[in-house]
Amino acid sequence: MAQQLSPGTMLKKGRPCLVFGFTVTVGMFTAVYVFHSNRTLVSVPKYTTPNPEPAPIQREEVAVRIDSYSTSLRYPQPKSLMSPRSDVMTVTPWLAPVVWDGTFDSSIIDSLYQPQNLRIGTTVFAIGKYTRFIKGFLETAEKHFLVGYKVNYYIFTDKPEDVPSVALGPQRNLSVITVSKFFRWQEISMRRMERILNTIEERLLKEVDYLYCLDVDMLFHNHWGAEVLSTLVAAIHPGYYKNPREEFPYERRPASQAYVPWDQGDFYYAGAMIGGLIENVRALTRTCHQAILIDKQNNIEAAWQEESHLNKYFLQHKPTKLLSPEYLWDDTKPKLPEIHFIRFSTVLKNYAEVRENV
Ligand SMILES: CC(=O)N[C@H]1[C@@H](OP(=O)(O)OP(=O)(O)OC[C@H]2O[C@@H](n3ccc(=O)[nH]c3=O)[C@H](O)[C@@H]2O)O[C@H](CO)[C@H](O)[C@@H]1O
Ligand SMILES: [Mn+2]
Repeated sequence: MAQQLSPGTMLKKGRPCLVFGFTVTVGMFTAVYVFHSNRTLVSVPKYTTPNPEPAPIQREEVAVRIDSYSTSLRYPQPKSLMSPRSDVMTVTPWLAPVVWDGTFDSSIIDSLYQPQNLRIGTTVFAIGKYTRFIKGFLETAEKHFLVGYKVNYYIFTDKPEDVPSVALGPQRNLSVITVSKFFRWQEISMRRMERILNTIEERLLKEVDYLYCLDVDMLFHNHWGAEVLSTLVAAIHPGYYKNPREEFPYERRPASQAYVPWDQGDFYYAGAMIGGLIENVRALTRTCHQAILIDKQNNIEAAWQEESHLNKYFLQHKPTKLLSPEYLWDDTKPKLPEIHFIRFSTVLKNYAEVRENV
């Protein structure tokens, strides 16, 4: 006859079995976990034992930063309840800053960026008669453009012998890249996307951290510094910053890859400035160049050439920083009260005289 056991006795007698079962189950789960996570049992202590000592190189870096930023730099306290500018937009709805005078402190910006020893590339095209603009561009850039930083200028030209020699500051270099001339100015301007892309892939990925692609028919007049650095940077066009989006000169024909419907658009961005981390400028130039090629196959040229494609790109890939029109002004416009400084501005030019075609 089977012995009747009280529940308490059952528990006592069954305890070794339970412990054994529990151990086996935990063991199985551990084995499955180790198998799936590709971790070996030997390496487990590595993850469980805290490591209180960071590697020496990290400690050294942190120490340098604390010494050079926290203890030596004095600047006014940022005020949580006060906006630095009340007359202009200083942040977009996707939380990208818009850089205006008064929104940044250069001493803080430089204390953050200068120790990083960044390499900044600048592409400038001077084809045909536009070589005349190189001298003024470079001479004024040496006074105002990322002064104190490592800058490489890349001058694309069909006339390398016409590139003037301009004295460059320390840590600043210039490379001349010889390219052929296209017949139409539209093609010269538009094909910059392709040439920048090719040059990024051939050499710039290795040579620079950030890239800024600028028009050459321009002069710097005031500080254009490290406050422009960010992942993907666009400049608001000086001609359209007060206009409603329906008045932006976007490409409006659906047949073009640059098409933007009337009820879309954030800002109208200028074609004369594209910037950001080299990988991001690479992605931008690749997409815009591919769109330009598709348009060519379909026999359509966007209203403002690569500037139209750029605007489509920035609509779909929002820039992480916007430069206000201070950073890209137009000499034909009077200086307006919201513009405290004109930092970089177009040179008045006789279109009929400098361009290959009208
Ligand atoms: C301030 C601004 O946003 N300007 C844009 C605007 O007109 P722009 O009148 O500023 O165009 P532009 O004549 O300056 O041409 C753009 C650039 O292409 C180069 N170039 C052009 C012609 C030539 O014969 N040789 C030569 O080297 C040069 O670097 C020049 O700066 O629209 C163009 C496209 O239609 C470009 O998007 C420009 O960036
Ligand atoms: Mn221009």
